[in-house]
Amino acid sequence: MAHVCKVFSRRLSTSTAVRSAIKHVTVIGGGLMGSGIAQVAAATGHDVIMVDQTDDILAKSKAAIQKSLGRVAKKKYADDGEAQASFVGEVMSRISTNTDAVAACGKTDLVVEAIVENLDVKRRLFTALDAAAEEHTIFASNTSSLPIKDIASATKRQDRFGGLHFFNPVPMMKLVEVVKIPETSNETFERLVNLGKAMEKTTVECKDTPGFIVNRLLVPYMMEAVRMLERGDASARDIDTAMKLGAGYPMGPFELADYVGLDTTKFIMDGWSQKYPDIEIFRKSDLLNKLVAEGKFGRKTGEGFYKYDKK
Ligand SMILES: CC(=O)CC(=O)SCCNC(=O)CCNC(=O)[C@H](O)C(C)(C)COP(=O)(O)OP(=O)(O)OC[C@H]1O[C@@H](n2cnc3c(N)ncnc32)[C@H](O)[C@@H]1OP(=O)(O)O
Ligand SMILES: NC(=O)C1=CN([C@@H]2O[C@H](COP(=O)(O)OP(=O)(O)OC[C@H]3O[C@@H](n4cnc5c(N)ncnc54)[C@H](O)[C@@H]3O)[C@@H](O)[C@H]2O)C=CC1
Repeated sequence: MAHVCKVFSRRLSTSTAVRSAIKHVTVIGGGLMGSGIAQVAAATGHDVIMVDQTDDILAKSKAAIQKSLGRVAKKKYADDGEAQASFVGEVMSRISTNTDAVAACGKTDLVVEAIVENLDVKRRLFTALDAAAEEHTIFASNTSSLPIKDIASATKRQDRFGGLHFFNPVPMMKLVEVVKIPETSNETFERLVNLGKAMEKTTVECKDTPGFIVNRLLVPYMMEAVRMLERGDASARDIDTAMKLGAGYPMGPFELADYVGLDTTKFIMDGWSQKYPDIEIFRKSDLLNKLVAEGKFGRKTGEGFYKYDKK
């Protein structure tokens, strides 16, 4: 009887958990990606807390979300200014902000981390959150390039840990890579996939390999373009034009690198070149390093490979 009860209760708890969808999402990091993830989660009916280091940063994140929502609303409710304003207001009302990550994850179904691409910083954050979050809370990282396993091992909930890798700009890009480590339970994986779908994205299943699917192909391609420029084979403009008109990419590799952020691209390359010194396409680039050292991070700082109007 005890055995039957145990099996029954295990089944019940599993099916209850699977049925209970993720309703409340805490997004840590309100930068390019975190603000996009918070926006789309709220626009698809989730209650969201967005966390960053200061109120100033959070105010900027909210302004970015409001602006992006305005663009979405214009398409959704063309010629109906009132409906546009009410859509933006309603979505914004589902997003609250906090500078205390630990306090913000006390009562949430999912934590999505989108902070700086640095393993030690991410691990420190998750160790602190692990002690504060409820048992059922799932943790996910939006890392571009770090092994999910190396982040998850900072917690005692590796069965409730996975990768949830969104693409920039989150409101426009339709893909989410859902990354499984061997410890990720099927239930957790299913809930992450269901969240991706609830956020109106297409999901693909990825193993915990460097760059998962997209970045394993895309980042070496961008870096090959940088090397082509370093060799003096072609100008950045011509390489961008060639890849847009000759290969159908919406942005050329330099426009894209500036869009992603040269700091983030450098973090990715530093990690890979250190970990896989024998893989030629993971080699670092002097030009990329120089731009980052000069504070030229791309669009977000007003200059990268190109110059941008600061808004
Ligand atoms: C590093 C990683 O880990 C992973 C990554 O993310 S890698 C990067 C992946 N991202 C990409 O490859 C992006 C490639 N670029 C693109 O797809 C497109 O250039 C783009 C969608 C970003 C912009 O499109 P565009 O045609 O060049 O510019 P633009 O005309 O301004 O925008 C097109 C539409 O997108 C909308 N849009 C663009 N950015 C938006 C945003 N942040 N929020 C809301 N809407 C947005 C615009 O409102 C516009 O809508 P309409 O067509 O209805 O007018
Ligand atoms: N930029 C891109 O195109 C993509 C980036 N990613 C990944 O998403 C993550 C975030 O990248 P971006 O949004 O581009 O970076 P970003 O630099 O725009 O934003 C990072 C934000 O995290 C905040 N932050 C840093 N440490 C924090 C902490 N301990 N607690 C709370 N907030 C903290 C920063 O203040 C900043 O606002 C990285 O892991 C990156 O690799 C994933 C997909 C695409």
